Amino acid sequence: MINMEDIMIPEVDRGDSVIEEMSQDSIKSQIFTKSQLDIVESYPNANEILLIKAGPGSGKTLTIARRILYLIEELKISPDQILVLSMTNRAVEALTTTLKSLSESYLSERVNISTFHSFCSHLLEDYGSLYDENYKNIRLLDDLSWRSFSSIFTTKTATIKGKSISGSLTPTKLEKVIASIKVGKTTIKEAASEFKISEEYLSGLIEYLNKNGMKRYPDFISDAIKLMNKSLNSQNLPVIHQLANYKIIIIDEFQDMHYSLLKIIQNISSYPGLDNEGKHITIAGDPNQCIYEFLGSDPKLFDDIGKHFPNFKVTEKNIEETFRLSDEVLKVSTEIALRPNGLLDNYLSSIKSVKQFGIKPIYFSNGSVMEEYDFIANEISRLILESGGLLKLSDIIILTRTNREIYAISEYFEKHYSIKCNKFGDSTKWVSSNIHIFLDILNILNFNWGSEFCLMCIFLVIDTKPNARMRIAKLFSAFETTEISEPDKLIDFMLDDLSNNGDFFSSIYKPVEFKHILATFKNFLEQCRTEIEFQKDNHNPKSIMESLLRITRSSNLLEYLNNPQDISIDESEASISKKTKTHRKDLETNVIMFYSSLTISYRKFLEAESDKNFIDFFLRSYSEDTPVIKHDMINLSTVHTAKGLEFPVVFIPGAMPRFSWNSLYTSDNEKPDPSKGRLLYVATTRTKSLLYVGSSEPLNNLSPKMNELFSDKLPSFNSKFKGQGTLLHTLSTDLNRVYPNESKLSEGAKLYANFFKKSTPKLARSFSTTSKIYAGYRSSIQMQVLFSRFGRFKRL
Ligand SMILES: Nc1ncnc2c1ncn2[C@@H]1O[C@H](COP(=O)(O)OP(=O)(O)OP(=O)(O)O)[C@@H](O)[C@H]1O
Repeated sequence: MINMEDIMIPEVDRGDSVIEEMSQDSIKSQIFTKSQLDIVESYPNANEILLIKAGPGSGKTLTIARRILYLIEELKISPDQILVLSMTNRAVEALTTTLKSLSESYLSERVNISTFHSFCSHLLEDYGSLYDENYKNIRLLDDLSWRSFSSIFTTKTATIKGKSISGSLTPTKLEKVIASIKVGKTTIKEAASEFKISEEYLSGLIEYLNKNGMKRYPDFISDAIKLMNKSLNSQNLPVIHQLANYKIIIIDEFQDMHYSLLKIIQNISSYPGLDNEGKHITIAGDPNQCIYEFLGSDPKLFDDIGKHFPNFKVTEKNIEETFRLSDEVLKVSTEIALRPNGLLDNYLSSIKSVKQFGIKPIYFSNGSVMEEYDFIANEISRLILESGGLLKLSDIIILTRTNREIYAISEYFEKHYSIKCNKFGDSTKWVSSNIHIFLDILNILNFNWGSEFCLMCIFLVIDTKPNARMRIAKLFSAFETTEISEPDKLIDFMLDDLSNNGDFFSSIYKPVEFKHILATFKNFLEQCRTEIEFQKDNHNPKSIMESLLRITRSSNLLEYLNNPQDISIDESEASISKKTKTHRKDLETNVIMFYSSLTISYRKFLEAESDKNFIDFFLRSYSEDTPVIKHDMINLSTVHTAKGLEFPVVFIPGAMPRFSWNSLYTSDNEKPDPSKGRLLYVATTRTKSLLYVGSSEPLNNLSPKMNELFSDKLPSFNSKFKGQGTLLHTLSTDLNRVYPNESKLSEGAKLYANFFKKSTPKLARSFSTTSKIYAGYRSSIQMQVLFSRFGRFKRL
């Protein structure tokens, strides 16, 4: 029995938002430079694009936030007339936080600051049903749901509208086919004949997706464009007041824009205004930070902007300072990453660092990847100990080219050095793990449209006998004939059928052969019904974890979560044990991340004062996590994921031949490589103070220019000299932190001297004091115990 009184959630370390952490430095008191103010106060003329091209760390976010306030407070433009769009949740969060810190007025909170995707999905939710009745209930099908959807609907036995599938389609192919039909690239007839599937089947599938509002990410954009086009081209349809009302459109991170999103801006800017005056567009970005070419971004868009908005006059302005980069880091970024690749545009040639002192970037070379990892781990330990605690683990980031490198480094660091690693991008990894069934269950509890599909996914897990997919496909066809009109009737209908040996289940699951499975379906559904009642009065992360535990325990789902699914009959004991251990470690991480997503979402839910219920809010926003920093961990990220962030200390490894940057360091002899140049530029420009770049080639083999820009000597913390320009002084100024006292400095220096300098790397690795500093909490805990940590359940 669970004693409810006993339930108490321990505080889970959710970490700090990277953005909040960086915006703390009393934003309000910052003095804007002349070039920033020129942009802030530039009059928002109708039919004009203000194009802000500005370098890294120039304060684009701060300048845009200040401009929004200027428009509202000085020019008295109503906040509802301003729309701010950006590409990522992180940029939206950064802008919202900065705006909040700058303004005391509640007015700025009324400005719509959104990602393109969220803007489109809200537009469809608010106005879609005026144009198309299927737009009442829309929800995102993430990758795993799509795979389940495809696996159920592309079995040979799947029938839709009485037509079965005869061709073979993979999930990716099916998605492509449906997407091209939706955007009008091909017709249902053509696609059906190309892939040898019945036309009725294909149209039934599309109808099913539409009826249940099940959308893939690109659907939000293409459907919103269609909606706007319909509204723009028809006199008889209702006006989208929200679009008519906007006078000013501000776009941040424009370098990541791709053409379908450009269409959104074109449609909003040409949507007739209430006063029939044209609209103003402000665009900001750094063309050289365009690193998403593989997703369709194009650095040329900045220069071609006039072509895409022929009725607009384009005025370009630049910010002439960088606040983040020292002159030394700026030089490396422009001279090594950009100039040799023909990328040093005008907007960067006048940029200057506002910093008085900087530290020359460090070039380190190692013969092997392991040596490089040892070097970085030792240097991190040195920085923390010798700086007397001025630098913290979370000040450090290692930037890689791939996620695989992140895992290799974190495994090595945790195993050999007990250095805990905060891997960016990990926070939503649970979505593609077996924890995904939590989302299915929540959809069922929330009676979302299409929740019968989630039930099918759960039944597919419960039914462990061979040919389960075939039975589920049949169940779906049977469901189609039941004509249940509302999702909330579904559970009662199924329970009724199971209790009375009705046709619905027994025609597919022979009552004797599938007795156990049918009983488990029933237990599961009954528990869902109980939890629906429980959730009516208890919507919070803790109550949700409680419900999920009870539901998974009521069936074999708990077993499914606890055990690896890839064990074959002839597998050895040792291999099973190894797989189980890894599985449980991943499970622990995933459950913690899931709970963390729930709590972050709950905080946003309370802030948003939404009239929706929390489960609904969470199901719409769970994929929007932004990275957080944890104080006892260093950060690991790909260059792509770290875009827009800044860190005091940046390491860019380079010893691995496949991912080396050598061709840029020796670029005198190489062909230009703009894409790689831009990637290195984004990486180096995340640096607030100390930049380390790695390579397999020693510095003295390279050009005089490389030798002039880099140092291969490690910067020294010499506590005897405290003057300006020393490492400690520069760090404490850059980080706005108190200078460490003498005793801390000498204690740290002693620790490092005794245990690192004199010891072999092996000894250093087992150094117990360092282990304490980096102490990590390690245990391999089963699901049941994990749940109990979140809800203090008494074990059964
Ligand atoms: N006028 C100012 N005075 C002092 N600091 C400033 C000023 N403007 C910006 N900053 C600081 O400069 C840093 C970089 O700002 P921000 O992150 O907005 O740059 P960005 O242009 O968006 O950079 P990137 O394009 O590289 O992401 C921030 O720490 C910000 O607080």
